Amino acid sequence: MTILKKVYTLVFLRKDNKILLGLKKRGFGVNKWNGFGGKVEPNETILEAAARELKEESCVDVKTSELQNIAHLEFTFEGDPTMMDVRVFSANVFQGEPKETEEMIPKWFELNAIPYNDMWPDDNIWFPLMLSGKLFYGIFNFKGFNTILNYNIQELESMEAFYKIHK
Ligand SMILES: Nc1ncnc2c1[nH]c(=O)n2[C@H]1C[C@H](O)[C@@H](COP(=O)(O)OP(=O)(O)OP(=O)(O)O)O1
Repeated sequence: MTILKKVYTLVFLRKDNKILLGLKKRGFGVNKWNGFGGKVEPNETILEAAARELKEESCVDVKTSELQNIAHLEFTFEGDPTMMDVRVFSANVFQGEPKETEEMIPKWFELNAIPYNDMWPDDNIWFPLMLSGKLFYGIFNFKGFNTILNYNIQELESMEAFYKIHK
């Protein structure tokens, strides 16, 4: 089976001891809390897509130079030839207050009160790495949208070094 790769972004804003999540109101991942992101369009860079999706989904502006790439995640679904290639970013400098949009209801969560029961099932595996400041590469193979068949996570020394060898 030929695997088709689609590139997505996923942005987490941090403030004090809190993280901004959004409750997805429609479409893929509906009713789950997640970071803000979506597909990278052909006319933009991954960083531009990350800033655009954050703005569209939460009304918050971020400069691309403030986005720190902290992880690379790959999701596959049994029987589906598409692999989701998700570039994860974190930022603690941004402009504006999060507001509800057509896609998301934003809310700040204390780091010890992340709503894992209402999130993608992989999140409670890699959030602890993210919250402790690690860089990482994760692969998750799903059956449907709620069952992880298998996964692997690797901590990374640097994202630049990772992308030099991971095409
Ligand atoms: N399993 C898992 N854990 C954490 N985050 C994610 C997943 N799967 C995912 O897809 N994601 C993230 C990656 C993206 O940030 C979003 C999905 O993007 P989506 O909303 O489908 O993309 P858009 O381009 O905004 O979609 P439309 O506007 O076309 O509906 O979730």
